[in-house]
Amino acid sequence: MQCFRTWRALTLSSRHITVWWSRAWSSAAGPGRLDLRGIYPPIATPFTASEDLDYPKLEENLHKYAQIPFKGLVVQGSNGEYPYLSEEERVEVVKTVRRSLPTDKLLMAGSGCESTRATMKLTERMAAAGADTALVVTPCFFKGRMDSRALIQHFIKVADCSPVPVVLYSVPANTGLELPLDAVVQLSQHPNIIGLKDSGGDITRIGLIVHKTQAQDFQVLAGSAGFLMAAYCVGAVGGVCALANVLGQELCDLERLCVSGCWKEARVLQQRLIEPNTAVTRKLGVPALKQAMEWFGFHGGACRSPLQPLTEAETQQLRRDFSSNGWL
Ligand SMILES: O=C(O)C(=O)C[C@H](O)C(=O)O
Repeated sequence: MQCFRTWRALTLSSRHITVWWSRAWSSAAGPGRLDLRGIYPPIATPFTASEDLDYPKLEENLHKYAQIPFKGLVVQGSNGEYPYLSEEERVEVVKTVRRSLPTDKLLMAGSGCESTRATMKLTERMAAAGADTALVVTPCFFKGRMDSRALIQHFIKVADCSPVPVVLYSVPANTGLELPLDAVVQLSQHPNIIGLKDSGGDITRIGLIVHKTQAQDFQVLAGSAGFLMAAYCVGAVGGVCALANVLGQELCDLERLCVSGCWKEARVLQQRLIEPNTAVTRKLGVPALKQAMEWFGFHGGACRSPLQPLTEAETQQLRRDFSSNGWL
């Protein structure tokens, strides 16, 4: 803990200090906590035909996202294809996003690696590159040994040394493991762990986490658009949703309806978002998200190999999932 405090005092740049403190206070987040409330797209990473990073296309997407009332952007969530980027690329993408992101928007950077040591190092680099907060996914390669004991010590070590607040990331569809409830509750007591992005979609679990972490002002984000309204109902404060890469304004509208208690309208909108969301996540994954981005005027393009483009039949299915809900 001492390490975290000293680190923060010594390493926060003046930009961090000004922006961090100006965003820090809020009734929901509690004093001194970065306020996470709102919607974030976990932005996709555009590649050229030869699978190099395509920075001009990334910047064009960022300019379009600047028109949408997002709370901020997640850089290198699952849909950023972070496991396929080198460490240098991961840091460079965060620097690029930071340069074009308005200072009142949060930059949440994925810094999770398989080892604790590598995660600590990358988290420090992400903070130096301009991240406001680090999103740390559960390590999973040795998932048989990733019990609460291992995961708690992993996240505590990372949070102790992170210059920026840490958000836990549980995404069982990709990692094959869920961050256990008891681990989340214990970790919520760490002063530098401010929230959780839960992509599992189990609403009873999300509600229970909110309930059991109330004393810590711990902020829970829905990790997918299909259960965003339900998550708001049980106390989540926002969402990190792949679908926001495509229907960003609509997800911000849903947030506004939920926050203002317009549940009937929220339900109508939520229902129309479920099928397209499933299509770009569990059903067809990142290649579908990138295809849908093309239809909606963003640069998606191809994924990095071994991810393959959609087949013709999958593309048609994806189109139906958007058009049958009135989006295309
Ligand atoms: O890409 C991410 O990171 C996400 O959180 C996306 C999420 O898995 C979703 O289902 O929207």
